[in-house]
Amino acid sequence: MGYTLCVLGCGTMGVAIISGVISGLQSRQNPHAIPKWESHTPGTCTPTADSLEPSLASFFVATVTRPESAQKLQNTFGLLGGLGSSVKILVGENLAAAQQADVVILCCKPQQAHAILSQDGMQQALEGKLLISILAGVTISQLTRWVSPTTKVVRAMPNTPCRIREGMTVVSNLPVSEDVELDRSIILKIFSSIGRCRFLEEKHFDACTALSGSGPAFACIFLEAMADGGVMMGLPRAEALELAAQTLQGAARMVLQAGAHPAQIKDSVTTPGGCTIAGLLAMEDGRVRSTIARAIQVATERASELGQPEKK
Ligand SMILES: NC(=O)C1=CN([C@@H]2O[C@H](COP(=O)(O)OP(=O)(O)OC[C@H]3O[C@@H](n4cnc5c(N)ncnc54)[C@H](OP(=O)(O)O)[C@@H]3O)[C@@H](O)[C@H]2O)C=CC1
Ligand SMILES: O=C(O)[C@@H]1CCC=N1
Repeated sequence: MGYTLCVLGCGTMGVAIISGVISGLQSRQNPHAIPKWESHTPGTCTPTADSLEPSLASFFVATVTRPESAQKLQNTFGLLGGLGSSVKILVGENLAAAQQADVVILCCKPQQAHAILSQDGMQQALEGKLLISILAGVTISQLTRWVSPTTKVVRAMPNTPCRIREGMTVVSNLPVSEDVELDRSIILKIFSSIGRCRFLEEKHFDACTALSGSGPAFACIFLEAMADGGVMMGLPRAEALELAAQTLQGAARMVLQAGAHPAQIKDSVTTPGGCTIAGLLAMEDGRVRSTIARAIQVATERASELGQPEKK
């Protein structure tokens, strides 16, 4: 058995992470080998005869504030079967959840972090534990001020495709501790099991938040617009969406898997005097590149404000 992973504030991203991690685990293990809660000692990462992988999560705890959110989580995780049905969902019990956990992922809104971490007993509950914050704009320096000096604070910026294990997560450099190798392994096992994962210095986090964190929303605007164009020209909506999505996926995979440069792909599609160059010029007339790049710029600027107190 591995460790207990707790998500404080299990909304869209908490669900994406837990669902992705559980799907990854279930694809590598016998689905009947579900660890039993009763046989686990909270706060320990001790491997047992079942598995020599202390860096893999075996138990999951998720917190929310509303009973209706808990019901939704129950249904969502239940659909995963196996380990999904054993996720413990706690309503308004962040402290109990943190006490039971070995590793805590903070997934609440940026503005809620201080109140959650300052709750009576929370500092003690997190002592010596790995705290991974996915909050936009909340810095390591802020987080470390709110927890015990023994808590190992790391930032991660995942995105919604983690839910289908096609995510992109950027992780900040790990704090120095005697467990740094285990912590690195735990983080890599979580985020590599749900997509790509890379380490980057914290100074890049607002840009990563905008580019890959918010990116699925920007990509979907482009995807929808392509499909709309197809519909305008008479394609049925469902087929237009399929063509647009698979085309974007194919182009992205040529960059990621085949190492092609986007300009090279564009040039290879563009037959002289053909229809692609006609479409490209229309896009350039609409300043599509600077519009998209500026969107990343303003989203980065906004991300940097999210951890700050609201202006009156
Ligand atoms: N959405 C995204 O694509 C990404 C988001 N992020 C970051 O992830 C974080 C969460 O975003 P997202 O998942 O979209 O937000 P959601 O609003 O979907 O989720 C927030 C969750 O927190 C719960 N919650 C609220 N207050 C508390 C509390 N006091 N204690 C415990 N749980 C609480 C809510 O439950 P209830 O409703 O029951 O109160 C809800 O389930 C943000 O900080 C964001 O910056 C990072 C990367 C991508
Ligand atoms: O919109 C937001 O603030 C969050 C952070 C990145 C994606 N969603």
